[in-house]
Amino acid sequence: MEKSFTLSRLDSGIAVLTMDVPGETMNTLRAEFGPEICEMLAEIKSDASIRGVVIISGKKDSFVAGADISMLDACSTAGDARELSKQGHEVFFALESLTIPVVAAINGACLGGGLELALACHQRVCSDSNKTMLGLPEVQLGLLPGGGGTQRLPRLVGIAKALDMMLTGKQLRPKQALKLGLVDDVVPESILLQTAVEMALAGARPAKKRKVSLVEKLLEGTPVGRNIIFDQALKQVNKKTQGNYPAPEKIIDCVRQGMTKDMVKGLEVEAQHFGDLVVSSESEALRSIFFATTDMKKESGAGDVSPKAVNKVMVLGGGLMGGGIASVTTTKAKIPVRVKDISETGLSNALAYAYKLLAKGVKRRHMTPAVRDNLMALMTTTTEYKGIKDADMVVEAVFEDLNLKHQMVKDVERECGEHTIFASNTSSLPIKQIAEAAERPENVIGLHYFSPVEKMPLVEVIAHEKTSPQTIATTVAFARKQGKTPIVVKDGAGFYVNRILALYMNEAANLLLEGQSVDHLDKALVKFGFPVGPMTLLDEVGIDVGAKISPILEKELGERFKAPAAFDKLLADDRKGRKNGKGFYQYGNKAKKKLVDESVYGVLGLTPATDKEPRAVAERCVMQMLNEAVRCLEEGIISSPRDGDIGAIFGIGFPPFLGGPFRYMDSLGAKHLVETLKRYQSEFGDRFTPCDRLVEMAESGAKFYD
Ligand SMILES: C[C@@H](O)CC(=O)SCCNC(=O)CCNC(=O)[C@H](O)C(C)(C)COP(=O)(O)OP(=O)(O)OC[C@H]1O[C@@H](n2cnc3c(N)ncnc32)[C@H](O)[C@@H]1OP(=O)(O)O
Repeated sequence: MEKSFTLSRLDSGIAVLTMDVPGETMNTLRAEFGPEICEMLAEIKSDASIRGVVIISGKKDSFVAGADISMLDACSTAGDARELSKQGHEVFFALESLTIPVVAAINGACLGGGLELALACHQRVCSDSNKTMLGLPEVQLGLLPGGGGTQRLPRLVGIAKALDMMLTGKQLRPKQALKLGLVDDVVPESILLQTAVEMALAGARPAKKRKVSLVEKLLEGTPVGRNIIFDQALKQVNKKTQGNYPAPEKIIDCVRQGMTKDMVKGLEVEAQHFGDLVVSSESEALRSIFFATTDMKKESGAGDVSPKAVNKVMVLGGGLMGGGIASVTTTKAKIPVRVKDISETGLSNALAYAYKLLAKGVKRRHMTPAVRDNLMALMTTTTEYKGIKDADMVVEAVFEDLNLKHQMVKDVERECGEHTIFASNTSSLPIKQIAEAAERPENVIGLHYFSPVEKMPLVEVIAHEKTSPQTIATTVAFARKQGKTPIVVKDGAGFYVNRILALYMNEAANLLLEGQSVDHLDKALVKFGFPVGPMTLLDEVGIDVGAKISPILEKELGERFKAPAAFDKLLADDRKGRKNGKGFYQYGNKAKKKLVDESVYGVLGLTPATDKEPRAVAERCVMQMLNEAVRCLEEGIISSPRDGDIGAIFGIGFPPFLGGPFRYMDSLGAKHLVETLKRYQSEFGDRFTPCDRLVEMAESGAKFYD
């Protein structure tokens, strides 16, 4: 087997241990490396001429990306995973116990087990590259740092800061890592190895005394204080996870046990919890999302067709969506954008949107003011069709008015090049209808973003029958440059995400009209695992937007999409939601707690009844979403269960710990789903009729994933 580690001796007496896993773009840690590393350590210990060790990666722009997640997938029992953790503990302890200085030279991704490897070294120096990130993201995979991170990190940077890193999985940039005391120095990549060698030669200095505030001394220096930190952390975690994610609590327990008793106990608890988490359904679901998104990055969206370059973009409409689209195009894709709006107000909104995003980056020291100004300079504005002859792509983000979009198609074909792609951000209109106005329909495509654009990772790329493969591939590549996760969906009203969301929201409205209170509905779906409840979501998106989309979906997709009468009454009372400060909730009051606007019940002629069991409330809404998701697969709106899962998770926050609607349905089983839908059908009507595909699967026992 080709070696993953090489040891080279410098004249200075420093040994450089280079990790470079053959055939991989990233170094990851595997159990099979254990004997190789121990062999290297034995060689180092037996060679008296070696005065120190530097550990460095042979990969460009990455140190070690953590344990090999595929290796974790291969664990069939908690015991298997526990043994992996214990092996890691032994190897890292042997490294840490070397009597000569060991320095980690970090450039690029240093994550998970990779950072745990670096923490077992006596000192750490990293490059100032923007590729260098340090973190323990295991919690995002439903895991915890199983290579000693729960014990070494708090002892290095303090309990509170270590918990913050491990409970959020945040990745630190070099300067942040230096300030935290995670690394001892930050240098240009060109002198990284040289600096690490000098550090090793200088001998392992005692870790720099971190600046410890009085509050930290009081809190972390006493058992009572430490318990306050742990109890507070537990409270915050439970509020955020609603008990749906086991890893955070276990992370807190590892740190508590290790800092209360000793590191040996802490490592024992870490291995135990790590093993249990690796085989948990939540972690299996979260790991599947990682692999799904990694696989998707390799897909062009149009087979072997290569994308064309997009060097200049025009955005039509400087409103909320247009401003967001223009902003991510300049700040993320770093592509020049020309924003056109009929009013200067719209143009200033787009500029302000971009500036606000960039100002945040400067405030967080992610960029310098000069970088901010250079990126701002990429955005220009106009109220005319000027300076866009060379635009490679035009993204329209105007009102959902077909005639207006037709006019824009004609304008763009007149004013731009024959190659220019016309991408519509429509949220519901079939792209085929928009393309009816085009002389070059092959250049027309849907590119549906979700609000807020800079935060929501998903975009739907919607191809109509005449859209060319090159247009698809170019649009997918453009979205990826904006930092988005694109799924290619088939043309049809509501596409995928809004289509499954609409029925979910309608069922919540039905429950409201049956007398369930607004906040009870929201709490039930948040408890189920959604980031916000349906009533809050409607207020945020806009009740008027929902009311506009519903009739389009009903006309195109059928009776089951008929929205309950609630919307009309709310709009008659000028309730649009947050946008006009009047919706299901109160706005503008200074109260910290979000309060229901009780007057909404009067508008709907309702008196809230006794609230149903939250799980039953959630099930009715979710069943609607699941059934429609299967219909979308059946009709080819989505090309795979994987895309359906990623679309629902990244587009509407479907609970990630369930793996997405299709993995969740596999866990429930088609038979159970059909029985439940039929029960609801008999009680609430034909909108719950199980789709044909589910009925077939119930009979055959088939699953969406083999
Ligand atoms: C011991 C315990 O503490 C347990 C752990 O360490 S759990 C693992 C913790 N680490 C992570 O969660 C990091 C996961 N990886 C990433 O976040 C990203 O890959 C990256 C930020 C490191 C790099 O991102 P990017 O530049 O976009 O590259 P890709 O994501 O496309 O990845 C390139 C290839 O590397 C493979 N890969 C990356 N990390 C891992 C990993 N931890 N395990 C297995 N494979 C990994 C990825 O699948 C890509 O492989 P391909 O063959 O090139 O498709």
